[in-house]
Amino acid sequence: MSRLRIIVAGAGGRMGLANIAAVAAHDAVELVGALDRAGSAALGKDAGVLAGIEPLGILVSDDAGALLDGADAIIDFTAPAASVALAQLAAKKGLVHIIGTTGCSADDEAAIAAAGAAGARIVKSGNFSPGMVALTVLVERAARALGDYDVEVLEMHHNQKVDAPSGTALMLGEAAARGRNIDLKDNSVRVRDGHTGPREAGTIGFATLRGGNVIGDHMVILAGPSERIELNHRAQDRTIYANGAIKAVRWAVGQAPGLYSMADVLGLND
Ligand SMILES: NC(=O)C1=CN([C@@H]2O[C@H](COP(=O)(O)OP(=O)(O)OC[C@H]3O[C@@H](n4cnc5c(N)ncnc54)[C@H](OP(=O)(O)O)[C@@H]3O)[C@@H](O)[C@H]2O)C=CC1
Ligand SMILES: O=C(O)C1=N[C@H](C(=O)O)C[C@H](O)C1
Repeated sequence: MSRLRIIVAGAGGRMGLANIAAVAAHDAVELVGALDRAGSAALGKDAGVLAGIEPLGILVSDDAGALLDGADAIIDFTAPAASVALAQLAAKKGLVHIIGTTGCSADDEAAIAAAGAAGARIVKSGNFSPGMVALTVLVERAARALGDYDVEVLEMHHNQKVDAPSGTALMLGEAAARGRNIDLKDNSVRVRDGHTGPREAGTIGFATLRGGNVIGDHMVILAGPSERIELNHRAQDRTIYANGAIKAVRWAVGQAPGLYSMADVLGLND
C-alpha cells in the first residue's frame, strides 16, 4: 500500500519539529510538504535539517494551496486563525486535517465543525497522547463515583505557552463535567484572586502554572472530607503527541467527512 502523504503545518514550531521527525521515522506515512506562516524564519529551510534529522529535500513554504494538492493529510499544531484557514482548505480538497491547536474560540470551533460538514476529515484534540485520552475516561468515572467531591484541574507548561487553561485541562474539565451531568461552561472557575469566599459546591476549578521548559503536566484532584485523589499525567517528550497525530491520520483516511475526537480514533466511543 502506498504511504499516506502528509503536510506538516507550523513546521518551525516546537510541535512542527516533532511532527516532521515523527513522520520521517514512520513507515506508513511520508512527508511531502512543510508549511509555516508568511514571514516565518523557517521559510526556505530544509524541514529535516530544522527538525535535527537528515535533510529531507522538503523546503518550508507558506503556499498552503499549492502544497495541499499533492497531499492526503495535514498535521496542524499552529494557532487558531491558521487552523481555521487550513480546515477550510481541507474541506475544499477533501483532506484529512489533524488539529492539535488549542486556545480556539467558540467561533473558531464552529468554523472547524463547518469545515468537517463541508468535506474535511478532521480529528481535533487538545491532547494527542493516548495516555491522556485514557485519563479522561478515568476522570469521568471518578467524578461520577465521587459526586460530592471537589474537582480541581491543575496544569503546568513551558514559559512560551500562550493560552490558558491548556486545551488538555479543558478536556479533563469536560470529562469531569460529563461524569456529573453538568455543563462545564456554567460550572467552571477559571481563576481565583482576592476575597473569593468559600468554594462553591459542584464547581470545577482550574489552576495554571507556567515556567521553564515543562512539556505538559496535568493533575485532576478530587478532594473529599478526609481524603484526596490525584490523577496525574506528565508528558516527557513531544513525540507522544506527534505519534498520536499520525495514528489519527491513519484512522481518519477511512472515515466519512466530519469532525472527530481522539476518543473516536482510539475506539472509546464505540
Ligand atoms: N493537542 C496536542 O496534543 C498538543 C497541542 N499543542 C498546541 O499546538 C499549538 C502549537 O504549539 P507549539 O508548537 O508549542 O507552538 P509554537 O509557537 O512553537 O509553534 C507554532 C507554529 O505555528 C506557526 N504559526 C503561528 N501562527 C500561524 C499562522 N497564522 N499561520 C501559519 N502558521 C502559524 C508558528 O510560526 P512562527 O513561529 O513563525 O510564528 C510556529 O511555527 C499550540 O496551540 C499548543 O497548545 C502543543 C502540543 C501538543
Ligand atoms: O502548548 C503546549 O505545549 C501543549 N499544549 C496542549 C494543551 O494546551 O493542552 C497539549 C500539551 O499539554 C502541550
